[in-house]
Amino acid sequence: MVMHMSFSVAVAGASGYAGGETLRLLLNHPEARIGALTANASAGTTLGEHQPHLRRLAEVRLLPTEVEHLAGHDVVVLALPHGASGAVAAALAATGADPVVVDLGADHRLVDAAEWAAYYGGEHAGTWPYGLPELLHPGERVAAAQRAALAGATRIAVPGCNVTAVTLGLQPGIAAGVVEPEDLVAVLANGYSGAGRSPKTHLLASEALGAAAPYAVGGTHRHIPEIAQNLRSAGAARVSISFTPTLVPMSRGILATATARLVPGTSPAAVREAWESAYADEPFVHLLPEGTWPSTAAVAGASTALVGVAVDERAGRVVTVTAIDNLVKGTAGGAVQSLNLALGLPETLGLPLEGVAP
Ligand SMILES: NC(=O)C1=CN([C@@H]2O[C@H](COP(=O)(O)OP(=O)(O)OC[C@H]3O[C@@H](n4cnc5c(N)ncnc54)[C@H](OP(=O)(O)O)[C@@H]3O)[C@@H](O)[C@H]2O)C=CC1
Ligand SMILES: CC(=O)N[C@@H](CCC(=O)OP(=O)(O)O)C(=O)O
Repeated sequence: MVMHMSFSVAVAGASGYAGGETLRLLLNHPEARIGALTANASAGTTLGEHQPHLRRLAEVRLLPTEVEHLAGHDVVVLALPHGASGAVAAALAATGADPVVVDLGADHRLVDAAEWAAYYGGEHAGTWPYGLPELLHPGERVAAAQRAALAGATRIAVPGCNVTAVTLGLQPGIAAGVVEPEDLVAVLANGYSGAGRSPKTHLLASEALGAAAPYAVGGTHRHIPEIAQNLRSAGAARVSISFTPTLVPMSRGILATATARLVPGTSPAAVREAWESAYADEPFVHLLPEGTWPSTAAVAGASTALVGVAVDERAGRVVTVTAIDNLVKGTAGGAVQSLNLALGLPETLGLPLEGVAP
């Protein structure tokens, strides 16, 4: 546990999208001192070759992702592919070094090892405090317990970006008991950067530009158990959700449209009140005025989530639309927000509330 305000931080996976965005935020964090930066095949090259927008770190040489380079910092951020961070965290712990470890990957998010095996395969690395401060717990209408769980934490599992968007959209209605937690439907528009920067054939510019195409259709996406886990935390006994992401030609952003059956007899005013009370005091999550809807353009570069909600009375469903920047509130911003809580710093320190436009 870091007892002083200023902290040194190493970033593993610094050449990737999530690592790069974390560094952009840490460069503007008044208490962060950036230390070792590591990568895999890119080790030996400079950060500037991968992240030309991070001018102050352009000459820093990337080290291999080995514990000897990560130990000795107050904080270690792991921005590595699934399955890699569990092993690095375990090796780091085995050295006796005890930094605050923030995992941007999935390895430590799920509580149920059987769900890890079913959706990711291989051995489950364990469960860490979950880095979504706004997550509601049973009986809560305003998030407090998750912040308490993160205060002083030395391990943080940062949520998946799609999970953040869908959870923030739906959880107020579940916590307030105004929507049914079964028969949920979520359809998302996702920017390319969510897939990381390693080459992928479905992201060839010649084929992806100008196209919208679904992926992980039919209940196969690995974020489904994580969404269900969060909505159970918000008070649902049993969750069922149909989840379909769609790749659209934008580099950043998620627009998540999530709908739920209205509990019969619930008034539109009671629905509105559930979302209003959940997010009235949240610094990063904003409920939009009735009849207005978010756009990914309004959150690009910001650590904010914009949420719209309406009742479709003919369909008997509540419709929510949530916009986030997958790399900011969906990853690096959520990580720094949770890290601030863990270190006892103001939750919003160093985080962008305003984005870039157009
Ligand atoms: N992109 C996003 O919007 C989000 C990403 N995340 C998570 O963040 C993590 C990183 O994703 P992202 O940045 O998109 O991916 P990228 O492919 O852009 O970056 C991956 C990084 O990990 C390094 N790396 C690859 N393989 C290994 C390995 N075996 N051991 C050590 N380092 C390795 C790469 O280094 P090198 O350059 O040397 O190959 C690179 O620095 C993932 O777990 C992802 O799920 C979470 C939420 C959203
Ligand atoms: C466009 C795209 O492929 N997006 C990714 C985002 C995943 C992500 O970043 O979250 P994890 O940390 O769980 O991998 C996807 O939907 O799988």
